[in-house]
Amino acid sequence: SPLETNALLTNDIPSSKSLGILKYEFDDTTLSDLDTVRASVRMFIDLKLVEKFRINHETLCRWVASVKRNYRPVSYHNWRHAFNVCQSCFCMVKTGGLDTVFSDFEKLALLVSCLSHDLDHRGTNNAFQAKIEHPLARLYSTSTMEHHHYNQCLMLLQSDGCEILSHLSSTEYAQVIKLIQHAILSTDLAIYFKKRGEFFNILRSENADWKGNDSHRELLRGMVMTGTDVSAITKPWHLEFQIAQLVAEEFFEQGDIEKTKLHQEPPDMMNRKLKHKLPKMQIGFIDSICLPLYEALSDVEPGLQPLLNGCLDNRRHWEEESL
Ligand SMILES: CCCCn1ccc(=O)c2c(N)nc(-c3ccccc3)cc21
Repeated sequence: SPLETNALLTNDIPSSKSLGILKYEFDDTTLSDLDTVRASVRMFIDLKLVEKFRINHETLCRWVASVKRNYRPVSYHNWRHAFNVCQSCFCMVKTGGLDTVFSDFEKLALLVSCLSHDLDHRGTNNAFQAKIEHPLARLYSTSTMEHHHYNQCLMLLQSDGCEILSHLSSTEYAQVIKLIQHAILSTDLAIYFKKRGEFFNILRSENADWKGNDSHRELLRGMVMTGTDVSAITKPWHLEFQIAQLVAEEFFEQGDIEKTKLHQEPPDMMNRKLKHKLPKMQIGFIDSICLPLYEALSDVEPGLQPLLNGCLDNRRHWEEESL
């Protein structure tokens, strides 16, 4: 909105230090909505992306504000989730040490992808789109929502006054867009499960070549996207516990629709009647999805270890909750 963009432009963008965005334990609830937009702009500045790709400041502010406006007010998959995912990526790069691994193009693609990766999410998953025969499921039969999020991302990058990539050559633009498509599609957990075996094998075989091998780098970017997407599981316990309630609420709302409208029994994690099983379900999610990933990412870059430690800490807390 012009008002929001204007407010952004008149005041300076606070430093990363003052915003607290260089910390793994960052808590977005300390920031107002306007400050989350300022913090997003700050991340592009501090990764030197504004400088390297000559991104117009006003255009960047307007693009971030329009991305924020294209998230729906659902319980979990809202703007705050996208912002937190972007801050996690920024932290993994700046604090975790990945800034010596990724190129400027990759950092640009990763930040744009993190902020855009769940655009226009309705609070329901891919299986649900298929169940209700949503037009999106006909349009994209696999990774249904992720294709839609990518499409929305492209649309915003090309919207008037939001063309942050306008100073890239057409070849560079095509290159970054390809990286963005791969990064956003990688946030489908089905893709993570399909690809993670290869990633773990490269690490075990000890011939990982993150700097020279393009397919290794692509795998790593995809794994980093999943690592940022579920990074709420690594946050200090009281923050993670709060977020788990938001995730559960969104899942249970889908389950309510499946029960009342589709007359189907929802999966356990979406069944409000099984709310007491949340601790066990969280432990299952941590063991099956999160721990293997954060262990592998810690192998790639020791600076990412705090994510693994945070996740292990929360597993212990969920164990206590389940007693
Ligand atoms: C009701 C939760 C059951 C556990 N669960 C089952 C399957 C899932 O896919 C997911 C998911 N994608 N995210 C979370 C989650 C992420 C951050 C913080 C707290 C939780 C949980 C989860």
